[in-house]
Amino acid sequence: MGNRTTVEGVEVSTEHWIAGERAGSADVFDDISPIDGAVIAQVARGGAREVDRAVAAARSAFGTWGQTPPAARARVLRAIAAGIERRIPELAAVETRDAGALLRSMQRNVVPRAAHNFRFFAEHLEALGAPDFETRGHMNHVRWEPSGVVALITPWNAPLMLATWKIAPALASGATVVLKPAEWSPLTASLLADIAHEAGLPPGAFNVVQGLGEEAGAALVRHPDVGRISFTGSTQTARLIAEAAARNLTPVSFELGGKSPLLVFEDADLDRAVEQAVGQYDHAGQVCLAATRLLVHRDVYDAFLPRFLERARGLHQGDPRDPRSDIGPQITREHLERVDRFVRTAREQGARAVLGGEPNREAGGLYYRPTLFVDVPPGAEILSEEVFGPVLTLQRFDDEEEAIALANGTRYGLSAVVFTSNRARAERVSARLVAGTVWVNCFFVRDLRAPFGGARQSGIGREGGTWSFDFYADVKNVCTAPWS
Ligand SMILES: NC(=O)C1=CN([C@@H]2O[C@H](COP(=O)(O)OP(=O)(O)OC[C@H]3O[C@@H](n4cnc5c(N)ncnc54)[C@H](O)[C@@H]3O)[C@@H](O)[C@H]2O)C=CC1
Ligand SMILES: O=C(O)/C=C/C=C(\O)C(=O)O
Repeated sequence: MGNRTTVEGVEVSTEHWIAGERAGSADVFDDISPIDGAVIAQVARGGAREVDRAVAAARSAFGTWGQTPPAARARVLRAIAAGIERRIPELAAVETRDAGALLRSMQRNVVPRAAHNFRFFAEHLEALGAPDFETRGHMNHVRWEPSGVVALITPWNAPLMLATWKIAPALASGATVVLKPAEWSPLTASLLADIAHEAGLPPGAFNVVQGLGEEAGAALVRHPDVGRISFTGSTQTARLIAEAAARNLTPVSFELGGKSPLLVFEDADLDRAVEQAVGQYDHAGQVCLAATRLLVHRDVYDAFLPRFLERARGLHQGDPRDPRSDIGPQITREHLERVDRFVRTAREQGARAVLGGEPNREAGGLYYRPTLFVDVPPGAEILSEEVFGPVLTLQRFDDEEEAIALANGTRYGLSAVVFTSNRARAERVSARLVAGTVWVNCFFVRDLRAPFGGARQSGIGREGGTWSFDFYADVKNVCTAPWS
């Protein structure tokens, strides 16, 4: 396949992007499409050598990018947004082939959101500021100074969107970037490098080192010249990164896994609740925010379940490029087997699958049927461990206290969803839920000014709006005595 490959008619470099140039490695790894198991690319397999070069390039570029005035940085970010928008069809097609997300959702929502990430942080940069405040005649003025080189490590499930969610604020803050994309879906990062280059981002301000987590990823997070690490991925990997970061005291921002609850109270609009509950199967459950524990009040449980099943049985599973498909494949065979292990254990522990519960062989090799478990015994693994597949559980509750106790009963705290028509209850319950984000009578409504992240083992820190600048920049207070 050489150092370029053609995916869905789009030419993509399979090399790293370092100092504004393509660079190969002696080794490669296979990039396999979840749609049909085909090897679609052989991608450069970087390690410490490539990471050293990329970090050195980013350090050198920081000299100019960090000094570039905010308005000029914002101009480049907007040009990147425009470049992404011009290439929506190509980016969507490549990412669908690479990561298995629905093509229509990539075209309509996900790739446009990647562009929005750049445009939003350009705007936020220009508006960034805090009111000055006085201390005994002294004036305090807060500044966000460019901090240096940031390392970004991103997962496979929404590669372009989650990478740009970090790259945009990092660049906006004046930092320079080394990105290590996930090895299971590495291709759109390469296209993004082309777009950023065409948009006028100086060489070295954005670098991509391809490779495996335990090689390139590990080398990057232990690098002494990295000033920030932002990671989205599993809680397990976060522990390894935290250990490496501790050696250099590098600040980290972690967006991790979840096992979020969706609460349906007896006064909820059931149609709306059912629709959003079935929506948790989107992207075949490979969404960190997915509210995979459905908690339904006893009085509406018997009405909820048949409606849920009817809607869920109507979902069409198949090739994510087919406009009829609602649910695509799992990312890899290894991941599908992991999902299936969770399902088998749930059965062994006494849970009853009333939907799915097995791979969908008719759809293809890596497709897993949307699954719902009921009668799950307390303490069953399926109630506490993140599956990251299309597997939901349904539990009854009697009252608010029990709903909150069940909702908060995991080591995670990423998000929570509440359906009720009672505003006072919505406020009461939202206040007591342990979650970085609570959605009331809705799901996945995102405003990029909002803080985003998780409580407990779902993360460390928050990104979004000013929170992103607080992390990527060096925040400084200048306190000036009264001028005589
Ligand atoms: N909170 C959030 O916003 C999100 C969280 N996630 C979480 O991510 C997980 C799924 O993503 P995966 O890619 O499987 O996670 P993962 O933790 O296996 O991998 C994520 C990234 O870390 C890299 N990596 C692996 N080992 C590393 C090491 N020792 N040092 C440095 N980097 C290393 C991988 O190459 C990849 O780029 C799920 O748990 C999910 O909940 C996913 C999306 C969003
Ligand atoms: O909206 C965000 O910033 C993050 C969304 C996370 C996902 O889409 C995901 O984990 O799939």
